Amino acid sequence: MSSSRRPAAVPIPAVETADRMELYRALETSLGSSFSSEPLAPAPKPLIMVISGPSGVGKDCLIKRLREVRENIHFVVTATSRSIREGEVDGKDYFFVSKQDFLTMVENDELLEYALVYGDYKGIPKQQIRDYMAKGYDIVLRVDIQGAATLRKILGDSAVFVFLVAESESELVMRLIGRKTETKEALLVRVATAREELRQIKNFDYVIVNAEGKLESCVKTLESIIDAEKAKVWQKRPMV
Ligand SMILES: Nc1ncnc2c1ncn2[C@@H]1O[C@H](COP(=O)(O)OP(=O)(O)OP(=O)(O)O)[C@@H](O)[C@H]1O
Repeated sequence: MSSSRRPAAVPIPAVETADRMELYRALETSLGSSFSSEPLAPAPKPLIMVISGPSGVGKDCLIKRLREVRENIHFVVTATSRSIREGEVDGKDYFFVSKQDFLTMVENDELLEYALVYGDYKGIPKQQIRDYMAKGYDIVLRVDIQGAATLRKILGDSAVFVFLVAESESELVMRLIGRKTETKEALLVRVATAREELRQIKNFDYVIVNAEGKLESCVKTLESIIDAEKAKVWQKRPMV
């Protein structure tokens, strides 16, 4: 700073001997204004994370674990017309609704996106996202590849798109078989579809490998992505 712009010349005590506060005040006086305690970094904005990947890759497991280890995450509960599986809880895993009720939600424009997946409707309720973003929560959406493509069109690069993969095709098939939730016909469709879906990886921002027995490392990578995205200087605000 040139001496002409410097306010009143005040003596600044010697660094070696001065009291900390005395030095602080002298610097303030020399600069002509008090030091602010306001945060220097802009407040991070709520994030929308879209988690996708082939059926059986571990999306549900990853999101469940993320919610256990991280606060201020809201997992958007998807509405679906499929029937409830053993162990699932209505309103927690999905909102299980009739086909008729689902179509009424579509008519009322209550869904951010929806699709017919393996014969059942699945859709994302908008109001839930708005409510939780207003409270400062980061939003996690779990969609299939088709849903992710639609969301990319709607949200552009204002959301973060993460593709979850198994370490190999063979591992993915073993995992799906191990889950014992699919009929053999459904298994065949899901495995064939997974091959096609892998080609869509290029439309995503990040890819995470969920290797056998390595869910924890997968969660850590996802957390690092969230931290990095929230530390961006220019973070886009998604409009829902
Ligand atoms: N890292 C892992 N190692 C071993 N098994 C895993 C791992 N991650 C998930 N699994 C198992 O793989 C199976 C599929 O996981 P999950 O149901 O989370 O997949 P998904 O991607 O949500 O599937 P869908 O899209 O069909 O609902 C489950 O039985 C789960 O316990």
